[in-house]
Amino acid sequence: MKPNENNYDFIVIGAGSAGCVVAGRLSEAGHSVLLLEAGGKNSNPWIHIPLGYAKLYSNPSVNWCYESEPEPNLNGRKLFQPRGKVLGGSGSINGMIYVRGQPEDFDGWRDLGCEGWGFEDVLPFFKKSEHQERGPSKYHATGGPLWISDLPSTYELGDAFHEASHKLGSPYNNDFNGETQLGTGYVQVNTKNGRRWSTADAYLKSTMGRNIKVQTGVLVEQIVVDNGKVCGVKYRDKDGNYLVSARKEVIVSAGTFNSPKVLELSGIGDSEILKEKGIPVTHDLPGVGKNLQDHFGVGLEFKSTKPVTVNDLYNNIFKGGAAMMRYLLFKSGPMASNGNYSNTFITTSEEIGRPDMMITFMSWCTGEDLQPRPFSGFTILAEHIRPDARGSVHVRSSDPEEPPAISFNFLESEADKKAIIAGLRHSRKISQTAPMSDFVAEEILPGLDCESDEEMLEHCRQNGLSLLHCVGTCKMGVDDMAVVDPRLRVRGLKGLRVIDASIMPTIVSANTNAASIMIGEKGAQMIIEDWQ
Ligand SMILES: Cc1cc2nc3c(=O)[nH]c(=O)nc-3n(C[C@H](O)[C@H](O)[C@H](O)COP(=O)(O)OP(=O)(O)OC[C@H]3O[C@@H](n4cnc5c(N)ncnc54)[C@H](O)[C@@H]3O)c2cc1C
Repeated sequence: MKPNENNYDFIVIGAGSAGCVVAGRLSEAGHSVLLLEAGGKNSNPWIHIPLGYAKLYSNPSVNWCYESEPEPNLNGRKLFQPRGKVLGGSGSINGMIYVRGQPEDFDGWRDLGCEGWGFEDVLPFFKKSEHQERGPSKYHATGGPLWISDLPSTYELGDAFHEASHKLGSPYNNDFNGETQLGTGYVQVNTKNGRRWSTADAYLKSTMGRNIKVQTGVLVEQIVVDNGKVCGVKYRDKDGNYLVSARKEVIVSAGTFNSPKVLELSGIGDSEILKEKGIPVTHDLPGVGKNLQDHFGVGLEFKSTKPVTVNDLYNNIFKGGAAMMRYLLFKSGPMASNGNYSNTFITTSEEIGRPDMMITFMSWCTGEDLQPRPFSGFTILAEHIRPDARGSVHVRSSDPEEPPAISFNFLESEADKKAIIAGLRHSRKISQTAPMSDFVAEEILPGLDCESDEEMLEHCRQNGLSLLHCVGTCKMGVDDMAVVDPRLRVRGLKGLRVIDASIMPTIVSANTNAASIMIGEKGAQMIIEDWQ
């Protein structure tokens, strides 16, 4: 083990959506920061072209490419789990959709005892990060490092989806982060001038990144604890093993799968599980790796009457080439969009009282590997955004190279089954309502003979997906299962925080990147206050 002779105030583990924010803000406040990232630099050109994210979905050069354990209620299927392993983390390989969540989500955190995390408390941190292309308003701000842009153009299938949804009762909504999330409309995305704008772009490249030493290609193996105080980390790169110390704190921002993994490898976790894996217990913290939550989704796939889908760009070299040329010359056209144009947020049952289903229009239909099918096609995806399902992430052994064991337990509760069936039925209704129906040549999956609740459920078991919005495995709270307190300090240890998607006690009713970035902003602010 070689000592890394340099000394830093803070060490941040993981340069993902949240980690880059934390490192950037700490450095801006004058602290020296070492940012350790297992992946490489974000130089793959597909990272920067919005539609290119399909090329990253299962690309191990930028992606951890995990998979879940067999899911008991999904016919024993293992669910593929991409996660960014590159500067910018999952925010460098994601769909770029920017939706924050509903005020009730954050008020719910506050009501669980997380003081300072209600909607009115977190809104300033969403705004602090934001540069809203449309200009400032009650819910939006300009001047922040993170660009939030409209898609460069509307799209005839997207328009048709909105109109059909509207006929079925959804109000038009041009801002899912405004007064209400309910309704139908285009999404906004994290792009700047037609290029992806991850937190690595937003927070590391500006003057904010001046005091940060970024090291890529280093796998953090353990946090070093001395007498209840965290003093450094052990990591390895291709040349060897190192020990580096932090003068002030270590911050774990390795994401929902790897933050609990790094804690467990360090002997911080449920002592029973650690003993079983042969890891000496440093600090018994039973909640580590529990409480995994994600959105559950399942699509209806259609053959399109018009060859204007992403499948056509992929299957026709001339169309694909023309789209790429248009993108390179003008930063517009389908390559400048993420292909997931539109959302309709609905409430599947009156008692629920606020949207619990996000129905997404996707301008492609593919297998689970994201390879487009060989014809014009699109997908309408029903996504249950507040499922009851709770899973876990734990180390399999003391070997840092071994992927963690991930279980979701989707479709366990009757409420989850009821909601997803309602979401599928509404998605089908949209497809059968003009003008969306004008574009439907055929529902190919599951097909119109899939009708009864039981048949719909079987479609879910056979084709249902984790929507890659995993959170909750180092949950914030004040109960015995909380891993961090509301200031994101690991309970019972000094000098250690977790700041990333894993701290969400309950999942937000939206894609999770915006909330992860807000957590980075708020977490950094709390550290700065605590070291004033
Ligand atoms: C394919 C995909 C599509 C998605 N689409 C959207 C979307 O359109 N909109 C949206 O809002 N959300 C989306 N999400 C979810 C969103 O991107 C995540 O919620 C968010 O990025 C989580 O941020 P994080 O900081 O918690 O983790 P991450 O961004 O995953 O960052 C963790 C970082 O830590 C590094 N790391 C892990 N372990 C170690 C270690 N031991 N040593 C050193 N470094 C380590 C990782 O390599 C990674 O860079 C998507 C996710 C995926 C995977």
